[in-house]
Amino acid sequence: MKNLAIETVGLRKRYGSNTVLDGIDLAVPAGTVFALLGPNGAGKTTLIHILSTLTAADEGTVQVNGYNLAADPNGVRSSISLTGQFAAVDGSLTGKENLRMLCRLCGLTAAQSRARADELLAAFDLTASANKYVRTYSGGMQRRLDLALSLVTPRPVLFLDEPTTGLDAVSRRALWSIIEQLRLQGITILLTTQYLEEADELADQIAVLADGRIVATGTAEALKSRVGGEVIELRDESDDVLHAIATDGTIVDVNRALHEALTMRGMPANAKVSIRKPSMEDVFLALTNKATEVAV
Ligand SMILES: Nc1ncnc2c1ncn2[C@@H]1O[C@H](COP(=O)(O)OP(=O)(O)OP(=O)(O)O)[C@@H](O)[C@H]1O
Repeated sequence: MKNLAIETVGLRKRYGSNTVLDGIDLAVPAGTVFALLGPNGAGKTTLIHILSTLTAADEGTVQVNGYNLAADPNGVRSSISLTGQFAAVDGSLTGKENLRMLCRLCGLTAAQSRARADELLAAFDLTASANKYVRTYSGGMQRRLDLALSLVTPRPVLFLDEPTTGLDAVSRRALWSIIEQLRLQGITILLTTQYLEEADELADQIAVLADGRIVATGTAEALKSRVGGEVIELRDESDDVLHAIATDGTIVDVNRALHEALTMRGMPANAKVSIRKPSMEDVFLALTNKATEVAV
């Protein structure tokens, strides 16, 4: 059996009458990226907070990096880094000052702190802005600095709570590439996201969280294959999707799906037909029963 960096069994959490987590079993192999995918309010942050000792679970067991959370929370704390949805950086300091200050707080000497800060600024492409006040940084730069701060003393397990929420496409890609580099260094990363594309791009394994339960776990490909082989789409002249239907891709089933689509009331005669693989969006909607048809 693979070495597990994170393992939970039967994790439950309630706030009053609201059951936020309802029996979560997770097994995250060391050195992999694991994505927890779920909509607003699914319980992602609550789960990350439990795993990082910030919130107590009502029931269940947690092991992180070999430490049992109930028996040895300090062992867990010494194994993890955490960054949240909002960058926890001091805007009245420069990027370099933020990093050096945290290095000193973590026990590095002044010389070591200077060296480590420079190293991290370079790794996160912030050297050119190192001496600028952080309040002048863009959202993406602040998030990169936040991640750099969480890596001042490298830990084997990194929790990223919606690391790219609110970032533009370019900053998101830049952060993805940093996360991939961290994975290559052997760090286990558990990230939460509402973006299907992000889970698809980064994660070795994805768990779909809906209403406090994991409704599916697997690779992006395995999850997509649960929806069916192909999706038939009908588009109008402006290329907007009018209708989409899942099919297993066989001639018989494609014929059925096309017949269904083409005989729909109001379908324009000049609608264009295309066939594509299911997206993570289709998977998500199918698994969370938010739609009876695939996403359009
Ligand atoms: N401290 C708290 N007290 C009461 N209810 C809470 C508390 N923290 C979270 N909740 C509730 O738990 C549920 C899950 O919240 P959580 O923040 O874990 O979801 P999430 O999946 O991270 O959502 P988002 O994507 O919006 O961050 C929500 O209904 C929320 O209102």
